[in-house]
Amino acid sequence: MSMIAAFYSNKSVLITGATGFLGKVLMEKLFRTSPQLKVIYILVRPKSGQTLQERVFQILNSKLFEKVKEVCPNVHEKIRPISADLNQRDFAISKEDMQELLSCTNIIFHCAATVRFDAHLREAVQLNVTATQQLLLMASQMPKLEAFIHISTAFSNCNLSHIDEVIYPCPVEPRKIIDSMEWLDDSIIDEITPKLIGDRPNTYTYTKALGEVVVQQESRNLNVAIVRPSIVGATWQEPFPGWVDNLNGPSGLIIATGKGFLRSIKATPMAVADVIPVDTVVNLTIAVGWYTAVHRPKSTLIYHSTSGNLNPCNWHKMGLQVLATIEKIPFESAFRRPNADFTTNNFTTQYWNAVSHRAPAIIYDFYLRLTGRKPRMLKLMNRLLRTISMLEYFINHSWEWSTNNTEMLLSELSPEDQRVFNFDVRQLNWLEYIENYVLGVKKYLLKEDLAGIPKAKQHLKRLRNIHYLFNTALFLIIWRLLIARSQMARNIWFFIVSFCYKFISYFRASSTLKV
Ligand SMILES: CCCCCCCCCCCCCCCC(=O)SCCNC(=O)CCNC(=O)[C@H](O)C(C)(C)COP(=O)(O)OP(=O)(O)OC[C@H]1O[C@@H](n2cnc3c(N)ncnc32)[C@H](O)[C@@H]1OP(=O)(O)O
Ligand SMILES: NC(=O)C1=CN([C@@H]2O[C@H](COP(=O)(O)OP(=O)(O)OC[C@H]3O[C@@H](n4cnc5c(N)ncnc54)[C@H](OP(=O)(O)O)[C@@H]3O)[C@@H](O)[C@H]2O)C=CC1
Repeated sequence: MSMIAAFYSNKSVLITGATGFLGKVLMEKLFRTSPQLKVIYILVRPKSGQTLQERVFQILNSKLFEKVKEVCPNVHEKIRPISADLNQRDFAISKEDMQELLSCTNIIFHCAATVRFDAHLREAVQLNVTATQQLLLMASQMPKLEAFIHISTAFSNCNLSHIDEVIYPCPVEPRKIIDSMEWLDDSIIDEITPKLIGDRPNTYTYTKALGEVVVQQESRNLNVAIVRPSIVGATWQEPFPGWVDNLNGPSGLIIATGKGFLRSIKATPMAVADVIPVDTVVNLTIAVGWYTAVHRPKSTLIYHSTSGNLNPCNWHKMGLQVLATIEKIPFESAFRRPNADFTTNNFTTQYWNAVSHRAPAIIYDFYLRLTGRKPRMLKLMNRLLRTISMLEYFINHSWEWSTNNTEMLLSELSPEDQRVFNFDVRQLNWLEYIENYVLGVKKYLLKEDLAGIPKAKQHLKRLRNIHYLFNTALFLIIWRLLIARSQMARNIWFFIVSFCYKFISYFRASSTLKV
């Protein structure tokens, strides 16, 4: 019997960010392994015209939750959506709901965050710092609370190259930042943002680091732990391989590559691609919840959920495997034939962006105009290149993360728990994982049917022929122009033609002699 699964039976769990990528997988695993769990409270806001109930209904009816319904048929009764907006004071939770949360919650998993790299500092501070502070305050009023697990990111200290499982101090106190966001206007915030974030690449990593300091300073007597995942990717094993439902991290780039939009990228081929499957992160998080509640470590423990130091894979290997998989199971209606070249300096990057990305987009837009349609490809391409410029930092640096606490926790688990809540990334086979990831992107993100693969392959063949035809035509046009304008080009041309003629004549003569 799994000790961890037994621990969560009859517990009331509170999850923030349960409608997000990680939150959904966390909820699924908790219900599947501990069907006796009492209730999971989820803080949800109405979104895109959907009520809370509609959002929960949609999650429960997704493919991700199919297995859960077999082991926990009354799962819908055990999810209790609470209307909340983490940007509002007291999260805009009603008095009755707040009372219930305060009196019943046993474990909190705080996953909600803005993960956008371009979020305005005020917005990022509000969600990643102030909301964390408010949630800790709420937690301190929960008499039955056994553990508070905060999800941060392994990149919160990405300005360092070696990162230990400790909280690093921030030059400016989080409380001062929170206060200043209340009275500074946007233009001043914009001005001071680069100075505040310093050598971090964006407001996301900066505010996640502030969030950790807040957890450390404001946890009072709570049992608190922090989990720091690196780049969270599709599921490795559970509930089935390759599940993914958003474009963050590598998923968006896999689509862009598979559809032939993105054909080269500025990346350091040998830099470590520190991707970690979402189910590995979730297994560790659930185990951390159990360990923190049962063993009550004296200080706040940080757990790195990373792959680089135990089972490294680099971007070159990842790119090759993505391409190899796409060749076997191509995506439908590709714009161009997929390719994944890595450029290493700004000049070649700009060159290939112009030649391989913008020029085909302009030509395609011209074709759309000619056929009476609205041009859209250049706009799309510029957005993609902007997205890539924001991710570039993470594909051109390598980090070393120590994983002592994570390894200690693994050794504390019973063999059964090590199996049920496996977070030993050393067992991951990258080639198999990437193949399932690409397949998952095709099935669950693009919603493409595998029956369409022969047609997609046919389409790629057509694109290859167009590519050859286009290149030949371009070569001939350029050559014709050169010959018309330059004596040297004409001389070279005559030299090549006479050389070919002599070559053919020689072969003809020698074959006649043999006969
Ligand atoms: C050969 C293969 C090599 C693989 C190579 C992988 C390298 C992969 C490195 C990742 C490194 C992360 C390492 C940090 C890990 C954490 O700790 S953070 C968690 C991850 N967070 C993220 O990835 C967030 C990144 N995304 C963003 O910040 C915002 O989407 C952006 C990039 C600022 C774009 O903002 P925006 O212009 O307002 O656009 P948004 O509305 O979000 O989306 C615009 C369009 O771009 C698309 N899009 C959004 N995100 C992406 C994306 N990542 N890719 C492509 N398209 C995207 C959307 O679908 C949308 O298209 P339409 O629906 O309009 O057609
Ligand atoms: N994905 C990754 O690569 C990595 C993620 N992480 C961390 O993991 C955690 C989860 O990330 P992930 O699941 O990928 O992110 P998602 O963007 O998929 O999910 C974010 C969640 O936060 C919720 N949320 C955002 N704003 C509010 C708000 N104002 N009120 C209530 N809820 C809100 C979202 O709700 P809604 O659905 O309503 O928008 C959503 O449920 C984050 O803390 C992130 O920093 C760390 C490393 C890497």
